[in-house]
Amino acid sequence: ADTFEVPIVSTRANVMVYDDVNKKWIPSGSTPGLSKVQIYQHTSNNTFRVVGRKMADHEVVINCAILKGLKYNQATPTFHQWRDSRQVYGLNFPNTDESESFSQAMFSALETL
Ligand SMILES: CC[C@@H]1C=C[C@H]2CCN(C(=O)[C@@H]3CC[C@H]4C=C[C@]5(CCCN5C(=O)[C@H](Cc5ccccc5Cl)NC(C)=O)C(=O)N43)[C@@H]2C(=O)N1CC(=O)O
Repeated sequence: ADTFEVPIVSTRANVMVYDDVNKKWIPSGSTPGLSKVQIYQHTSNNTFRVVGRKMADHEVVINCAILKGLKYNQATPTFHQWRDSRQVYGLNFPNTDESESFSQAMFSALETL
């Protein structure tokens, strides 16, 4: 993140992507595991993105723009998902505290876009 990006939420989740060929969720990045997932707000142009880094080795496992009109689907209380032009992302949260704080920040970002 550059100096103009501020995190508006920081939670933990297992970051998944949907493998359309095999019709199954796979961990994003090289190994499964918990990541620190943040939403960064770029203060100069009011854009937002989701950035996730593995707790263990800081591998970036998600880095995607939050675009106006994004449909954030809370499929279960602890599994939330959304699509971009390339893939479908899933966040598997360890508990509802984390999932609720993330989705609150996501919805407020979407409101300001
Ligand atoms: C990590 C394991 C995971 C945990 C939790 C459950 C929750 C349900 N679930 C799913 O994968 C559900 C079941 C049906 C399947 C069919 C298709 C999928 C997969 C691809 C996206 N999708 C959409 O339904 C999207 C959603 C969407 C709506 C609106 C806006 C955005 C989006 Cl992304 N609908 C469109 C129209 O895109 C899908 O989520 N699916 C998860 C699941 O079973 N498991 C267990 C496992 O996999 O073993």
